[in-house]
Amino acid sequence: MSTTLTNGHVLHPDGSVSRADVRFEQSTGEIEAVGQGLAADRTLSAAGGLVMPGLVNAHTHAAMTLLRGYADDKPLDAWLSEDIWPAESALEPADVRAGTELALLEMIRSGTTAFADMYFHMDEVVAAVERAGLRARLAHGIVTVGKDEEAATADLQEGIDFARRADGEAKGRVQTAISPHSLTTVDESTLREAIQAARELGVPVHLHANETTEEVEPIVEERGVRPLAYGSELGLFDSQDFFAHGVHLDETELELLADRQPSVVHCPASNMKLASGMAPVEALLDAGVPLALGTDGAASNNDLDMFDEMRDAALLGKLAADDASAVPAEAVIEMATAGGARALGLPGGQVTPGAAADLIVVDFEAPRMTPVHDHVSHLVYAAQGSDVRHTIVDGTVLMRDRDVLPLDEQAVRETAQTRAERLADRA
Ligand SMILES: CSC[C@H]1O[C@@H](n2cnc3c(O)ncnc32)[C@H](O)[C@@H]1O
Ligand SMILES: [Zn+2]
Repeated sequence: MSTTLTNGHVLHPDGSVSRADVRFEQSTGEIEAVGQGLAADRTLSAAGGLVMPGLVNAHTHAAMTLLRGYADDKPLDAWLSEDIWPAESALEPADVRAGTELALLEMIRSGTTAFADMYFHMDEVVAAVERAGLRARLAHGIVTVGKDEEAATADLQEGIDFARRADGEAKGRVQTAISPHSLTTVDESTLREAIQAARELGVPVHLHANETTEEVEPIVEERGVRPLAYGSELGLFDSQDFFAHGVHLDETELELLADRQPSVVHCPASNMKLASGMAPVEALLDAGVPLALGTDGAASNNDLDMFDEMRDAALLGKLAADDASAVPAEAVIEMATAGGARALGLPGGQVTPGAAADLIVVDFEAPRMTPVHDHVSHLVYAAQGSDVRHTIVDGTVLMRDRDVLPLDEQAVRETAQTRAERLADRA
């Protein structure tokens, strides 16, 4: 079945905006045409709106929606060790299913069409993605710190087994990765084995790196090299790899990233909330390092709205560079769309014939969005997730006129509330 998004404006791959229709086909999952007066089996109105690529949340822990507001106002290490890790040790598979469905509901509502996740009980995440219809790059998060050798080996094996068994699930919308949590929470020999497994399976490595000074300094002290040099010696940071944060980077690391071309996933809200620091986004852009954008988990953000994240990225980027012209709106939209698709190695990110029909229609009719001098400016500086009218993934409409079709919104919210309360009681 073909569908035309009619009477709207379109954000083109070169960043320009013009009046045009967009026709896509459900059976192929592709955009067929962008132009005037396109006939199709059915129409969806984009009048008063902008058709743009779906947003890509390139780093999150979806099921952490259950821990939204559970522990705030602490720095990363204390937050993880005093609150989050104890709660996560009580997680059951059904919690991950409930938290992920809540996350996917929030994503569809706010225009996210693809995401990268590393967490636990990942088969539940696959099942939720299958049902909700998004695209995802998924991995079991490997941690060895605090574990004996047998438990560490088992965790690595689960990471590898999951990457093998889930790749291609949900009609190819799910692809996998290998995810050692970070360079300090996974020991060296496990890191080496994890990276080797990723290369053999042909999947990317997705990890956290250079998030806080507390994480960087021990590596420099113990090994005499910067964290990214250490990771690079182990075989990390190929161009298909991606890592979250990159807040604390020195000149040598900027050069390494420019040379090796992994994607850096900027998570500005999480970095501000945990007071981790300000990533040098303008310097990364100037160096030609591939950039994407992520929310991180809902417990450190505290929402999964990529419009919020775009605004935060632009504002924090200017503050970090002490330059109002730094990290302009066009660059941020690129990070949240094509840059995210590139980081995840998934289709999408462009409104052009032959590209994946992963599309959203953003309303420009709210008082907050009036008048319209510049659509691109509004997307970054004025829009919110609630402005999204339609969400389409792989040619299938997941939200029509703000009605989320694959999920029962009330049931998802009620289950998440119940599971979150029980989890907090057990923790
Ligand atoms: C091993 S699964 C992922 C693991 O990461 C934790 N996490 C959530 N947010 C952050 C962050 O900002 N830095 C590092 N680790 C984070 C999450 O709670 C899981 O335990
Ligand atoms: Zn994270």
